Amino acid sequence: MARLLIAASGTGGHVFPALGVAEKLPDYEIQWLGTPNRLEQSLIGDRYPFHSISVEGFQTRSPLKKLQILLGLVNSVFAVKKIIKEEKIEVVFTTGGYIASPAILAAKLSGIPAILHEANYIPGKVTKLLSRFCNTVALGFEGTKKYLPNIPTIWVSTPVRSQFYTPQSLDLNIPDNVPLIVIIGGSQGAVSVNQLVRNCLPEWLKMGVYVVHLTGKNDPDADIFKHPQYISLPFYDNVAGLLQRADLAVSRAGAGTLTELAITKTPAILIPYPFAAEDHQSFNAKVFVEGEAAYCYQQKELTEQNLKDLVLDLIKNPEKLKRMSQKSSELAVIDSAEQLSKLIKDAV
Ligand SMILES: CC(=O)N[C@H]1[C@@H](OP(=O)(O)OP(=O)(O)OC[C@H]2O[C@@H](n3ccc(=O)[nH]c3=O)[C@H](O)[C@@H]2O)O[C@H](CO)[C@@H](O)[C@@H]1O
Repeated sequence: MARLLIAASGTGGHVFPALGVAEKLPDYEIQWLGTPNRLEQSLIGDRYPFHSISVEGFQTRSPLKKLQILLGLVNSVFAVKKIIKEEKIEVVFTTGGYIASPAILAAKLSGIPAILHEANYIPGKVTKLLSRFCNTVALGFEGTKKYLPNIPTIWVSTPVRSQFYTPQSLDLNIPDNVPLIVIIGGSQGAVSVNQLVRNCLPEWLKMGVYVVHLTGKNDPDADIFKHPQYISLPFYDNVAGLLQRADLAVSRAGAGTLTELAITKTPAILIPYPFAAEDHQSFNAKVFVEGEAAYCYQQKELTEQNLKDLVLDLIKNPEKLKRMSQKSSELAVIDSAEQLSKLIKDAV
């Protein structure tokens, strides 16, 4: 059995695509590299042996702090190199972010292949800097290639968990024949979107729609609004079932969620996270707007009235939603996880 180290950490957008790939490699002995107290620890649970290292980004102005972070990175590289040696790892797969730096550098120093998946349209800093040390960089968006000249890239879209491919039942007590709107702010929720949505709810609910609102765990007002047609959850494991049932999503534009919207053919109103690095969520969203699968509004320009009206207009026009749904499905790549698992196998 070949031995694979997966380095994926921090947010659902990094961990879930890696899980989607892991599910396609039942004949591999997989170990996970993550950081302490982040999402991956609870998500991975005891599914895979878990190695934890500390990593930090370089976004500080203090030269002393930068030096400390650099020393920390050097330590992490050697810690991962030790794991690779002791566990006889043959290939490293990473979905980018801070954890990818020590993973890619340690793979290079150990003489084993590294495969990197970059989910966002604008590649992150680590991808730009360290792609040259990877055997292949797999891309979530076709247009990203132009940002990585001279790097062997292949467009595979972004993998999703296997439950997105089979019908999932919902345990949320929503009648069959009512329109359902899902609000999803990425894996951590989006407090400003939550606030905007709560102000729109009374009018939407009056129309008979149901709303499932995934608020994230950090919204102090998450429990304020109560209504029999409104379900608010800090985090929900069955996003697959929810999007399969939804008529419309109001969402941030993280690459993972966008891919899931396409796979489940869900029309969407996108509100990119304004502080994402290099505004990458707006670029992700643009692909869905140009594909006529979604509307996109910048948070600063979207008023309560606009959002209220747009949702009501779409809910009253099932034909419009149906067309967006069709267009959304045209953006889906259904064998992304298989393609990535094959790249990993070929590298070994
Ligand atoms: C603020 C920020 O920089 N976020 C980035 C982060 O986002 P983040 O992790 O928020 O983003 P994504 O939208 O890519 O993925 C969220 C994932 O969490 C899952 N989910 C969400 C809520 C819930 O209750 N249950 C659940 O399972 C979704 O189904 C999805 O699989 O990584 C993405 C992929 O690199 C980037 O595109 C995003 O820009």
